[in-house]
Amino acid sequence: MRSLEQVLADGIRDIPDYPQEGVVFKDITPLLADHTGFGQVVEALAAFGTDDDGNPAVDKVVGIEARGFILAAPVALALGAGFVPVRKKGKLPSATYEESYALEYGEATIEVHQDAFAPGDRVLVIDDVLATGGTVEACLRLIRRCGAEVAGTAVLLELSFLPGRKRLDGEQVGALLTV
Ligand SMILES: O=P(O)(O)OC[C@H]1O[C@H](OP(=O)(O)OP(=O)(O)O)[C@H](O)[C@@H]1O
Ligand SMILES: Nc1ncnc2[nH]cnc12
Repeated sequence: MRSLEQVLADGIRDIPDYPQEGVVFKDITPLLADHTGFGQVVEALAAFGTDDDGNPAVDKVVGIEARGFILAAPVALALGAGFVPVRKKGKLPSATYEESYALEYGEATIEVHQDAFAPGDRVLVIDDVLATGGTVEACLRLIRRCGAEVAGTAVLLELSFLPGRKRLDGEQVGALLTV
């Protein structure tokens, strides 16, 4: 079996000047197409939702639209936890809370259903990339507005030349790879 480091090196490619000039886009689609590699990544992300004995320790896993969904849903199944989608504005049908933020390449508003969590639910947040940290920061605000507890956040890839980790100072944030 390849190491996780090798799987990540094989599966994430740089696309220069996408979606706009000056941005180097980290494309994870080769990794998703690699069945064994995808499985190793899901297992490694799920480890952020376990206790010291390796037992599942979260009630819900949140995935952030869209790429976060791809990773968070199998992580939720692996942990025996429920999956909660945090979606871009206008996509969820029932009553929502919303938060807005700036991205490396634009602005966005995300929403969650107000009744997505039971009071005190412990929640693991999963996304593919941590860049400026705006998306995760807004997502944590949403979870707390719902009365749930953030157990931690885990991403596939952290971009250390952007201030995401600094912005999320005081939060538990794990990354499988930092570049
Ligand atoms: O740390 P930040 O600067 O907030 O950036 C990270 C976010 O940017 C990307 O999402 P994007 O909004 O491009 O959506 P997508 O998953 O639908 O492509 C990525 O999937 C993260 O969610
Ligand atoms: N450079 C980047 N590549 C992929 N996803 C991103 N989200 C924010 N910045 C990104």
